[in-house]
Amino acid sequence: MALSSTFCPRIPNKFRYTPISSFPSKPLLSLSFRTFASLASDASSQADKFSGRVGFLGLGIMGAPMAQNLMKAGCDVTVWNRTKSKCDPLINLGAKYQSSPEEVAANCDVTFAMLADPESAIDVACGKNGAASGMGPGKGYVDVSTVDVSTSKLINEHIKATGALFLEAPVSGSKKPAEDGQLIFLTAGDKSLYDSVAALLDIMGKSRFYLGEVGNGAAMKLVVNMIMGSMMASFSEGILLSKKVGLDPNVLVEVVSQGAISAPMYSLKGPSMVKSLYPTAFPLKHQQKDLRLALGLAESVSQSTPIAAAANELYKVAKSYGLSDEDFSAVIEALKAKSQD
Ligand SMILES: NC(=O)C1=CN([C@@H]2O[C@H](COP(=O)(O)OP(=O)(O)OC[C@H]3O[C@@H](n4cnc5c(N)ncnc54)[C@H](OP(=O)(O)O)[C@@H]3O)[C@@H](O)[C@H]2O)C=CC1
Ligand SMILES: O=CC(=O)O
Repeated sequence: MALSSTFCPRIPNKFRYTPISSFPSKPLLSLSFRTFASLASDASSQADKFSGRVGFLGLGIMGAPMAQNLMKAGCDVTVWNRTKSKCDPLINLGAKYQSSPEEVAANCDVTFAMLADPESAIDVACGKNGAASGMGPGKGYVDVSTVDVSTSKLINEHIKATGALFLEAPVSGSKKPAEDGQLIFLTAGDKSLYDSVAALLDIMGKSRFYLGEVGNGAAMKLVVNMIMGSMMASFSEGILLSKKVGLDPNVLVEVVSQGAISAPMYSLKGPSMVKSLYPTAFPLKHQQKDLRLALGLAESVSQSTPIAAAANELYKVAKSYGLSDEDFSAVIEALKAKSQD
């Protein structure tokens, strides 16, 4: 799979003035001009660049703040969620509501979907009263869920068969980056749709990559999350080992944060892991799903991934202990239980 990528770095909102495409011509002038501008007016100026109606399907941990950021930026947003009550906070903020993905798609120019897994992404896009039934020429569907390559291609086929355009755009970044509009979009599919929704991606994210043909965005996201899942499993082993040999795991977290293996994830999650607290930002069940899908991707090209395979087993054990809806850092609990065997 050849990845031809275009990386469009996001200029921090407070410095944003010109569109990304024309920014390089006079960066210093733009920078100084925008220094004192408010975040709110920056976001609105982004929304002005997309004047159509925006649909949003799936208002979980990620979807709700993403849709809310679009609304804050002045977009005309219509929402749907399987559990209707999750739409209420957004409706109270002024979002429109439709009672099926089909109706959202029929009433919007572009529809985003942020769903749990391949099954739900397919069902919402292609099932009965699914978004595809409401799509047609001139519309666009942007799936930001984390799914596998074949799921994304299947959804692409259904959407394209209606004459509409399709973009896969899974995100890297968790609950807080979603709330702060700091996500990283890994997009692939119709370039013209990518260009049309760029302003919307910039409201929700800090950077966006265009990776070419459908499947490349899904594959990139799975590789990234395969690394992340293995890192968290390894970090968990380190915390437990440090404790067992009489070290203070808080000091370990501090040492790690100052060296070459430092990672925001360790600094953010380490202190609560030491206290056995796992406030959910990225549900453990989704991390295990991503490892499972990444292993499938590796299998499809006969790539050996023994570290990820071992990590996946650990997340499966954690799920069997009822930790599916905890944060994925709760994988450490599976190791604690194992060391008591
Ligand atoms: N949380 C995170 O840090 C990140 C998550 N992701 C990915 O984003 C996606 C969403 O994650 P997140 O928001 O955390 O997950 P949540 O579990 O909070 O939300 C899942 C969403 O999918 C909906 N859903 C689940 N099953 C179905 C179904 N059968 N039919 C219709 N809708 C369904 C849920 O609806 P309902 O409310 O009715 O259950 C909910 O809206 C996942 O693919 C995840 O891997 C990507 C980056 C970061
Ligand atoms: O998919 C999870 C993330 O943090 O990115």
